[in-house]
Amino acid sequence: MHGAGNDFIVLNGIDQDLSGITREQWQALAHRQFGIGADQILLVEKATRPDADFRYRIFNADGGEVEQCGNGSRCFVRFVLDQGLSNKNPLRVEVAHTVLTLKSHPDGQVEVDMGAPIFEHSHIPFNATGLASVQEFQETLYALPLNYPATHDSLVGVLSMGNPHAVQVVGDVDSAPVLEEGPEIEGFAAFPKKVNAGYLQVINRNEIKLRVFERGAGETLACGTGACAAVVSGIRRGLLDSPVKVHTRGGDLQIAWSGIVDGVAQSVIMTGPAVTVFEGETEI
Ligand SMILES: N[C@H](CCC[C@H](N)C(=O)O)C(=O)O
Repeated sequence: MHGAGNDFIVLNGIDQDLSGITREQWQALAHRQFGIGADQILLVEKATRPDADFRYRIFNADGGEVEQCGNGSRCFVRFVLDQGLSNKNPLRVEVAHTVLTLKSHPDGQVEVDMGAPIFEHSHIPFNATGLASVQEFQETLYALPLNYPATHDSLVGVLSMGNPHAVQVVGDVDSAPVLEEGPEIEGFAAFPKKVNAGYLQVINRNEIKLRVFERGAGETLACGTGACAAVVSGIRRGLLDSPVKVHTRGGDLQIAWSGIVDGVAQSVIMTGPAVTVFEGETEI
């Protein structure tokens, strides 16, 4: 399956117990030559909480389990509906530390309440100790000077959508050194659990282009949580107004965020495609 070109293997863990799959086996399944191939693998399971219909777990191509996946949440809905596992709409799905609400639209688009962005350092996690000109994160965006070549002078936003993101504004995403610099940011010492590195180009106040070097997967054609993080960063920096159309290399996503109201960060609403490419069986 794919959501704007970000591709997934989605496994049915409802009818079979797949909880024993090892990191090496996840890596093997995701391998594009020796396995099936995917940016991430989604494991659909029975819910463990009363306020959710299902649970799903997310594994990057490097085999590591992660907290959140925007494009994956839409593909989860498509899988559940295609497989006849439920006909509820909206669906509520439990991921890592939260429950998402997902609505299927008649045109095939899926709308996801991705929850509120998280700015507290310890919850990202982000260890700002020793970084120059560190501002209190909740009030202002970081301008983190990066000791990289002068292609960019700073990161504009560090936040979590359940998973960590570091976003910067560039003049032209197509010439940005995503493949060279992305891995360095991914492993930047200030991020104890690593980070997804986003590069956004402002087209106008309601439209951006975005590339993301994803933690544990490399550059993907689209990153849903990355699109959410980029829009939140751009709005907080005064560059964008909600809603924002996000052009990724694999397709377009629509992101809406009403900001921080009475000191409370509001939910980010993401709408985008979810496509089944093929289905089959495999030995693990
Ligand atoms: N690489 C991400 C997980 C997948 C997120 C992305 N595929 C999305 O659509 O949000 C991470 O390690 O946090």
